Amino acid sequence: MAVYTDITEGQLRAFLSDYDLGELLSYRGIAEGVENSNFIVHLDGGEFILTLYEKRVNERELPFFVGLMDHLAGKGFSCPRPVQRRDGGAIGHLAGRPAAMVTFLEGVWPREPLPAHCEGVGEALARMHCDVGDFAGRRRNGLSLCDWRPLFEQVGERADDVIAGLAAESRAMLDRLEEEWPQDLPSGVIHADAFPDNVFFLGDRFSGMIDFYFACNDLFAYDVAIALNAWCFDADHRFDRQKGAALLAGYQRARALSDAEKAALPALCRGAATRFMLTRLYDWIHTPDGATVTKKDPAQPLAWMRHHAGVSDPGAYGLSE
Ligand SMILES: Nc1ncnc2c1ncn2[C@@H]1O[C@H](COP(=O)(O)OP(=O)(O)O)[C@@H](O)[C@H]1O
Ligand SMILES: N[C@@H](CCOP(=O)(O)O)C(=O)O
Repeated sequence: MAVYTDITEGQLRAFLSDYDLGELLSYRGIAEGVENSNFIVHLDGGEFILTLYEKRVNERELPFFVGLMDHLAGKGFSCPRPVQRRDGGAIGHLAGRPAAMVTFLEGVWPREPLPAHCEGVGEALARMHCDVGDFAGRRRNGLSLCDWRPLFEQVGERADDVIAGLAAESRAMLDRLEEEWPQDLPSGVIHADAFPDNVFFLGDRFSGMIDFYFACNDLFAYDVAIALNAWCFDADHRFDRQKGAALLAGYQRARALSDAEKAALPALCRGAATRFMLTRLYDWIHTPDGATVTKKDPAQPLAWMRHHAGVSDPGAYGLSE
């Protein structure tokens, strides 16, 4: 579960006294998530999500994340909107952690995504990419190509204790990615973690996107590649072309991919799979046994990476002409 920092009712009441949200009715910790501590807080003024930002979120970057959600919500994009305190700020402190209240989004994330969900997330990502056009904030992607090798080297040969041969396989993939990584594609602020657990639906209708804490400036098509990985493989790690086609069609309904972006998809998919394999591998090795968080298996994105290693034709992802 992910409640790293617990709070007392007294601490919460003191924190809420800076807001105009009415009386506290109830609150409880949310087990899901891996990065931060989240609580659902029920007040006279409605339901809100309280997030206490844990160590991996840099406090100096919070204005970027909060500003981005506020900007997107202002454009009509369905995402949590940071709630302003009476003094106009949105970031406070609670139990020694930076903390913010955001609006509650209706919906649930799809445990077994269908093509209609893939289409929905594709279109939502494209809308986000259009809506950030006039967002002034910038954030470097701390998990981009140049960060992957140093991250891998913090694991090094111990990768072989997790999966036999993984150290050499990772190094070979990093060599390849450093050779082939595309330059000069359209870029802007991307979500960078649009996995199913961060996208809500009511039935098969998109109802909102959460967890913007990896958002950064990078290639728009890289965000698409992340989503192709996260949404379009089945439980046996086989790529489902129908889901890929739905995701890409949904995306292109709101923003057309250029020929250069389409051509780059195989390399971007390899890179996206490698990025998630590496962070999961790092966490697998560095998270102490008994920690209150579910470790995610690096074998899953490794299977994705191996699939993309053999792809050269972007049509394999379901692109239509
Ligand atoms: N704005 C929101 N509305 C409704 N539920 C939310 C909202 N934000 C977070 N949640 C709930 O909290 C869980 C964890 O949130 P998430 O942002 O993914 O955490 P983490 O950053 O720790 O990974 C989500 O799966 C969802 O159940
Ligand atoms: N999506 C990442 C992990 C990040 O977790 P989140 O709960 O913040 O979405 C992965 O699958 O490795």
